[in-house]
Amino acid sequence: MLQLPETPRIKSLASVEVAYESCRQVTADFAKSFYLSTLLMPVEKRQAIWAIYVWCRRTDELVDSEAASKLDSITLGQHLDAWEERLERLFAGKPEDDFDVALVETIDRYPDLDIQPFRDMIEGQRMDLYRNRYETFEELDLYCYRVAGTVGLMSTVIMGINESAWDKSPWNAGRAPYLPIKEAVALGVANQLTNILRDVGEDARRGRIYLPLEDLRRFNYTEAELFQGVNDERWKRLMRFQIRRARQYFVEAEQGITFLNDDARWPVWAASMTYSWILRAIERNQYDVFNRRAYVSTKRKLSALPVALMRAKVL
Ligand SMILES: CC(C)=CCC/C(C)=C/CC/C(C)=C/CC/C(C)=C/[C@@H]1[C@@H](COP(=O)(O)OP(=O)(O)O)[C@]1(C)CC/C=C(\C)CC/C=C(\C)CCC=C(C)C
Ligand SMILES: Nc1ncnc2c1ncn2[C@@H]1O[C@H](COP(=O)(O)OP(=O)(O)OP(=O)(O)O)[C@@H](O)[C@H]1O
Ligand SMILES: [Mn+2]
Repeated sequence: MLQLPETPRIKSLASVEVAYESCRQVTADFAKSFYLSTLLMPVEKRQAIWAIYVWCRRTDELVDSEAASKLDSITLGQHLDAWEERLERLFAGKPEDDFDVALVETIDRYPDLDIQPFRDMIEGQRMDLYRNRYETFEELDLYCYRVAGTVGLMSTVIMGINESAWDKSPWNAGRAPYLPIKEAVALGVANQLTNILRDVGEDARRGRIYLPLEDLRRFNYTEAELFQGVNDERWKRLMRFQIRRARQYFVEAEQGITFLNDDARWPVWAASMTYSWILRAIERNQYDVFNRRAYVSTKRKLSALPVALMRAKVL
């Protein structure tokens, strides 16, 4: 059979194995908790999550990095447009660098992976270019879906569903199993809301307020006070309200974990528990998100693992 010569560009790309290894490396360096969670998954799923992680991280860095901070929003918008065109080529099976090789292989392995959440995430990054305030929670919720709920949608396709648990439940009789989409989005939104609460001070220093302005007004707290870092009783009340709302999303998300495949429930429980503990850290810091960064130590993150395993088996 006639063998077509490979084009030089394809030839210079990494093998799939090397490509996944590069994604693993980036994930391990950038996101310790995610990385830890992925180690609890079978190798195929773990590799796919690394490839997706790298794509998401790169998308985020197009607008949120040292290099991006030196560019104007028109240029950044053009970068996002080019990135979106490249995304279309990835879904058409055409990688352009080594990280792409891993994602193209993942898209190939998981045909249910849909391009739309990837597009939506780019749209979320676009929002950061043209707005630095959110009037209502509804507007913030849309932002959170785009930059984080989308990650839930992408990863749920990789993790897959637990069909035997589905079939055993009398409630599901006669219904084809479906992915717990709403809950997956909820975990992304919960994480993003938590992230926003943790980073209030950092964002304020960049002139950004993600907390809905309607909430500030409701608690009689002003933008100027937020920029000054006023941590009084009004602020504490406002923060208690925000924390309660974020926790509702964690609770909603956790109801979907039972429907995930056996080999993915443990990591997702671990992820959900440890990330939600950042909210506790904020409370322990007396809601001072202006000068102190709330965090969960590695030791505490590790302590979640046996509890998460038990929940994965029992719930
Ligand atoms: C455990 C698991 C399977 C994780 C998925 C890992 C993955 C692909 C993560 C991508 C994260 C990423 C780089 C997104 C880009 C946009 C962004 C920065 C979003 C925020 C992440 C935190 O990043 P970080 O704090 O490092 O950012 P800065 O340092 O502030 O720049 C987000 C908060 C989004 C995180 C969202 C998720 C991990 C979604 C979780 C949902 C699931 C795993 C679905 C579970 C399924 C059910 C049914 C509950
Ligand atoms: N257990 C988790 N479950 C779900 N998402 C998580 C979890 N841990 C971290 N994340 C998300 O992944 C991001 C990167 O994780 P990482 O381990 O880097 O923690 P971090 O809180 O961002 O701290 P740092 O950036 O200082 O390492 C987090 O900010 C968070 O949005
Ligand atoms: Mn981080």
